[in-house]
Order: sequence, then structure tokens, then C-alpha cells
Amino acid sequence: MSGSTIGKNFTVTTWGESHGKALGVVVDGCPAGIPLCEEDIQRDLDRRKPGQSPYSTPRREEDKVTILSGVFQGVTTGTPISLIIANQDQHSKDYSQVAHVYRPGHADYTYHHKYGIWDYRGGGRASGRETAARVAAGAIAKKVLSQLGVRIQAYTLSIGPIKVNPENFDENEIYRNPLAMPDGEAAKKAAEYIQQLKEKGDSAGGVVECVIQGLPSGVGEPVFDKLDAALAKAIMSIGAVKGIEFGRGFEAAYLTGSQNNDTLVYYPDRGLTKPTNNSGGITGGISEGFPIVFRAAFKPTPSIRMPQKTVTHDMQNTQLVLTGRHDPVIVPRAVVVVEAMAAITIVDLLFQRILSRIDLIKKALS
Ligand SMILES: Cc1cc2nc3c(=O)[nH]c(=O)nc-3n(C[C@H](O)[C@H](O)[C@H](O)COP(=O)(O)O)c2cc1C
Ligand SMILES: C=C(O[C@@H]1CC(C(=O)O)=C[C@@H](OP(=O)(O)O)[C@H]1O)C(=O)O
Repeated sequence: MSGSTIGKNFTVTTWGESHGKALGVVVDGCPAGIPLCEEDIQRDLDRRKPGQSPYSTPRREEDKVTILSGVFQGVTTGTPISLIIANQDQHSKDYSQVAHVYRPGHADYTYHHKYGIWDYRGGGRASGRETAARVAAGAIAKKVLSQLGVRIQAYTLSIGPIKVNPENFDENEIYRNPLAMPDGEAAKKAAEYIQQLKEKGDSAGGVVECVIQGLPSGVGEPVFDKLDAALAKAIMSIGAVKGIEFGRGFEAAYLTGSQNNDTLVYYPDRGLTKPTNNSGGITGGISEGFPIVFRAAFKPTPSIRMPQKTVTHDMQNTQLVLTGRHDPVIVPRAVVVVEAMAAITIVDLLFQRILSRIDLIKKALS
């Protein structure tokens, strides 16, 4: 097993390398009867695809998706859905300079030592390009969730030291500026910051925030498949993610219980309410029925143009000045990847939720 599958009830298996002929995904466990066409998937793929702004890798890929199976007359059939996306603009020759040298910060050294063989053309399975397949699967998971009134929205919260000002928050901005920042002012400053780093051959990191709305309480299993644990696994499996926090996150460790607890208030007209959401919408690993909020920290892109010390495959010290096409910042293109991994996880655990109570099983069979 190559660890390329996630999920138990809604399984997603990605395949393909950055410099192979194509990449793709098999989604198994999608219920029958959901309207699905290539455009539904393409919309999200277009948000991730490379070459669309000066703040992205200039590699030009159309990332056009083809549905190979599992859909008939525009509706899912309940059988495995197989999707393929061609690679068109590999430039594999760019990588001849690192055929015998390990790139600092990328997976070259660890992959080579794990497998004893290293396809040096691009990052292979470790390439950010693998996330195209995740986004395609995520679009299917989102279609399932849209039928249930669950909505997932991620955006860039910060790039380097530049943060979104909550007072300027404008959801439309996420789709208006190429940095997917819900604050036009912050996006302008972040663009300048990235431009300065690009000129030096350096790169930036940042934080993606994700909000899940409309998810009822009761989703998530009590022990190993806690909703926060499952989301953490899914999000941490995205290349370059170095941390995740829910709600108040790491800050909670510095508070007292009275400061951190979310108090509960019931109003006959509004039902149960929580004036704060320090928990991020999950307690005991189970969704509360309030918005789920988490943040993922992305490291700066490892492939940079500045001279770096490294070693050759035969352990000679050397200096590397990388050429090739890379994202000066990963975060804006990863926003939709975060949404996809969250959607896949939520659907998987939602299906498990139905199996946790006899009344829900009876309802499903009636
Ligand atoms: C959407 C996306 C785009 C990425 N683009 C690049 C890139 O252009 N160049 C690069 O060196 N790494 C890029 N990465 C990061 C590498 O994939 C990642 O750093 C590598 O797999 C090593 O894994 P680690 O950083 O999690 O340890 C990208 C990641 C994602 C998710
Ligand atoms: C092509 C994409 O991004 C790539 C992610 C990536 C990496 O190392 O992660 C390295 C670059 O790949 P290559 O050097 O093979 O062009 C980026 O262009 C993509 O995301 O679609």
C-alpha cells in the first residue's frame, strides 16, 4: 500500500506524478443520484491551476478534467468515479541540474532514502501538483455537501507578516484578488511583499483559514476518528502544511478555563447559542452544530533561487542555485486544496454518523 487513499466510507485515491503523462483520482462511496458534470469540478480546478498570476508558478497547465466513470446522464451512479487530468507543460529538462543533488526543504532526500530510487523530474508525488487530484475529488464531496446545506469556505488569512484586518473582511475579495485574501488592502500589501521576495529569489509562507457552516452536531467519532483529528490528518497531508489549529488554537493554552470555555445560552426563538467559538465548533471530537473554524500554516516554498548549501547523492558538499518554475508563495493556490480536504473528511464522517444510531439507519432504509 502506498498510502494514497484517505477515508473509510467515502474513499479518495490519488495517483500520478508532476512530470508523468497525467494525474487523477478515484472516488469510491459517492451516493448515486447526485448531479455531476465536468464543469462542477473544473470550477475548483481553475482556482488552483498554475500560471494564472505573477504570484504563482509560471508553469502553464489547463488542468482540464475528464470524467472516466461513475456518471451517467449527468448523475452519479454509485460506482467508483474516476477522473483524469493531463500534464502538458512539464519542462522536465529544468530538473537535470538536480539529478544528483538534493534540494533543501523539498522531499528529494527523504524519498530517495525511502525508496532507493528517485525520479528527479519535479517532486513526483511530493509535488504540489498532486493536489489537483485532491481538488477534483473535493469538488465531488462539495456536491454531496451542497445537497445537505453544508458550505465550506477557505481564504488566505496571512502572507508573511501581512494579515487580513477583520474590519475589512469582504468575502467577494477572495475571488477578486489573486492572493485569495478577503481584504483588498491587505492583498495589495502582500503582493508588494511577495514581489520584493521574488526579486531576491526568495519565497513566502502564510496561513489559510477555513470555515465550515451548516454542519449539524454529531459528526465525528469519539476516539481515533475524532472530527478534529481527521481534519488535522487530511490538512497536514497537504505538502508544505506545518501546523493546524482549531478555534482559539494555540492561544487557548495561555488562557484560564473561565476565559476559554464557550458558554451556552438557550433562547426559545433562536435555540442554542454560543457567544464565543473558542472550541472552533468541535468538542470531544464531535461537531457541535456551530461553525467549524480552523487555520493551516504553510511554510515558504522550498524551491528558491538564492544560493543554498546542500549535498550531492554521494554526499559531496555543494552549492545549489535553482532554476525552474516555482510558486513564490503556496498559500493562495492551496486555499481550494484546504477546502477540498475538509470536504472529503466531512463527507466521510457524515456517512459514518448515519451508522452511529439505529433511528438514523431506520430512517435511511424507510
Ligand atoms: C499547491 C501547492 C503548490 C506548491 N508549489 C511548490 C513549488 O512551486 N515549488 C516547491 O518547491 N514546492 C511547492 N510546494 C510544496 C512542496 O510540495 C512541499 O514542500 C514538498 O512536498 C515537501 O513537503 P513538506 O514541505 O510538507 O515537508 C507546493 C505545495 C502545494 C500544496
Ligand atoms: C505544476 C504545479 O506546481 C508545481 C509544484 C511544484 C512542487 O514542487 O510542489 C513545483 C513546480 O513544478 P514543476 O517544477 O514540475 O513545474 C510547480 O510548478 C501545479 O501545482 O500544478
